[in-house]
Amino acid sequence: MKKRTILDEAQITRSLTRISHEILERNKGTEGLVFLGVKTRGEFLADRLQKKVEEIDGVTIPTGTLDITAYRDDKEPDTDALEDAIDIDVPLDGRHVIIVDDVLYTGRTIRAAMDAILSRVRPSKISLAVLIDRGHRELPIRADYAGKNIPTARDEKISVNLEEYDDVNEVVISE
Ligand SMILES: O=P(O)(O)OC[C@H]1O[C@H](OP(=O)(O)OP(=O)(O)O)[C@H](O)[C@@H]1O
Ligand SMILES: O=c1cc[nH]c(=O)[nH]1
Repeated sequence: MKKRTILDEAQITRSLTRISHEILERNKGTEGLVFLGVKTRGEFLADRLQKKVEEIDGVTIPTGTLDITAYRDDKEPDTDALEDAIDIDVPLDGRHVIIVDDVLYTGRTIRAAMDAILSRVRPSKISLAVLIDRGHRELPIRADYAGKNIPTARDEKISVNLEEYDDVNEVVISE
């Protein structure tokens, strides 16, 4: 299997810094914003964005997690898992929720994430921030904030490795 590094640690950091600036610019600050990181690695990216925005603007955006396992379209939903899908300690009604994930591919994960959110709360807006957009969408979903667009073949795989979970910061494509 051939592997190639697409982003190294410094490039991941720069991408997240740029996304943080874009979020602040487009939303004219942080009012009403909430980050929800899709488990597993979206959680750590959301935490990193929260810290970056804090460094830039001095404001801590409420940040939580989203476990979409129970909302996947290839599984029978399990009631407890549906209940526990969102973990955040502020109400989401009327807020602008920014979903954060590592890779956007078919869009099915994000469809499930929106389903999990909208089945229980009514945010004023939902946006999407991803580190990598690799194309091949199967649903009408796009990223509002993307670290890098990478044209890929369907049989390639993008692996986002983050220190918090994988002990290394890198994005690798394997074919
Ligand atoms: O747009 P999609 O086609 O839904 O693909 C994107 C999703 O795929 C990956 O998760 P995966 O299901 O591989 O689980 P993981 O997060 O545990 O790696 C990735 O973390 C995204 O959440
Ligand atoms: O290449 C891919 C496709 C979906 N999700 C990933 O994390 N990588």
